[in-house]
Amino acid sequence: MSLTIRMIGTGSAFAKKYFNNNALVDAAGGRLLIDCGVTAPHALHALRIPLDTLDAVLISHIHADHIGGLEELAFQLLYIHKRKIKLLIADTLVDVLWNHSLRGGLENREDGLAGLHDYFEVIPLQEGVPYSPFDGLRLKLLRTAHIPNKASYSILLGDSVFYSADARFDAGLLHSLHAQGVRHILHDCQLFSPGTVHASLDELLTLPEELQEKVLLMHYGDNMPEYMGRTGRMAFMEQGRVYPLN
Ligand SMILES: Nc1ccn([C@@H]2O[C@@H]3COP(=O)(O)O[C@H]3[C@H]2O)c(=O)n1
Ligand SMILES: [Zn+2]
Ligand SMILES: [Zn+2]
Repeated sequence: MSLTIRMIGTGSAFAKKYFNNNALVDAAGGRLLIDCGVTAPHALHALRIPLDTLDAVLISHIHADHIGGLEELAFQLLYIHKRKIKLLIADTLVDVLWNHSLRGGLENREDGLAGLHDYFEVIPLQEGVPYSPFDGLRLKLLRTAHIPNKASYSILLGDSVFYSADARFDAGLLHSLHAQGVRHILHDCQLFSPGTVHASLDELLTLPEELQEKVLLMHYGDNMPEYMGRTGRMAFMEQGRVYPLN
């Protein structure tokens, strides 16, 4: 069954040349948006992808480059497209997404709009428990380290694709994914060191070559072109390009 991923943006949180690092996953039975940052509505528009072609949106963690476009998505789905899509989100993040991020804009009790469920079909996910949002796609969340004491999740797509979202370098995890037969590792990459809250390019370059060959780099800064040819066996993902994941 065919599975593809297309980054609607490959930029870091502060990038201006690239949109936020958000991805479209297309499977036989539907289309998933992984993260919906501030720039996501603009990025989808630039690719001529209407919001109503989405079947589900998944949130990795609560940072604006990953959730900042959700208010527009919610309003457009409710008032323009008149349909709900699935919101896949770790059970630990449901309350914080509403009460600490979206409620100020989306709550309208006079119109009966009191929670995320009034805009989305909310699917709380437990870490490590597989879920299939539609035919041809099975995924699970893996809690990974990003900001100290802040819940943040990487994603396993099927058995063969690891998508870090925002995660610090974890050599042990990457070696174990490699040993398990994961074929593609899509990793955030901070071009300068120290990485602090992201994997840095220097850290990723310490991986053995056979592992680097599986790694595609994303979530990079505007000066990415200066680093072309300096990423070992790893390649930068290109914004807008469709990558087969089989
Ligand atoms: N301790 C921290 C926390 C945050 N940051 C920066 O803020 C950005 C928020 O979005 P991000 O994509 O997680 O990247 C974070 C860092 O650039 C950082 O550099 N150090
Ligand atoms: Zn980010
Ligand atoms: Zn982040």
